[in-house]
Amino acid sequence: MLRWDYIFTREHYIRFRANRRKKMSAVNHAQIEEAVRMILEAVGEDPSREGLMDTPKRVARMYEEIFTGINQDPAEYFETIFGEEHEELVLVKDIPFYSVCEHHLVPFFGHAHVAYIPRNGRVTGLSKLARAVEAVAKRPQLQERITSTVADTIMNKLEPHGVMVVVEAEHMCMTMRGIKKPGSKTVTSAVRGIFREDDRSRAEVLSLIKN
Ligand SMILES: Nc1nc2c(ncn2[C@@H]2O[C@H](COP(=O)(O)OP(=O)(O)OP(=O)(O)O)[C@@H](O)[C@H]2O)c(=O)[nH]1
Ligand SMILES: [Zn+2]
Repeated sequence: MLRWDYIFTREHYIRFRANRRKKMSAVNHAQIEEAVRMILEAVGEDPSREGLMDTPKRVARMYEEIFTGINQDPAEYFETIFGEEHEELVLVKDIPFYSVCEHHLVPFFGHAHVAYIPRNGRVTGLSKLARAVEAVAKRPQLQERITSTVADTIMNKLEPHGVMVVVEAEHMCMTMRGIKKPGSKTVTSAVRGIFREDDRSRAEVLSLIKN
């Protein structure tokens, strides 16, 4: 009896959360569904054929998921600060991310490496560096903007000695279409504070990223 109560309670809770998400959703599902139907028609497809019937709904759900960052401010992740007197390098490397190129609306994806040197005990949780990357990546984007937004957010919120962000990514708009150069990688970096002046600190980060 207790077990059934538990299952029903849990199902209720899951449904409640799904409904709340739908209400809070910034994405207009009906509009996306209509647009996808129009695109399918425009490319000469039949949106009512069985395989495509549910596609507009799926695409709307997908956009909601991959564009959650549009309504997120990465600065929010840096409200909690640990008073830890560590004024040495912190690097979280190989943070995988997926984004969407704002020119063609196709994916670009790769890894971000985020380094900073805390000041005045303003140390953040490591996961927050990855959360900031995630929030900034999940929008129609440019790789350069992801790189500089993450760096500037950390610089503003943590006021560290310096920040260095390196992003490596493969752009599907350069591999599956257009110039068609599969395997080509774009590397961008944003360097702030002490990393700008100090070649050795910059070199240390680059060598730690490589190894
Ligand atoms: N700087 C930058 N450019 C990007 C990014 N993602 C895609 N692009 C580029 O955006 C450019 C858009 O160029 P356009 O000439 O307007 O569009 P296009 O005719 O589709 O360009 P091609 O890709 O060269 O066929 C292309 O050169 C893409 O490679 C990015 O994150 N940063
Ligand atoms: Zn593109």
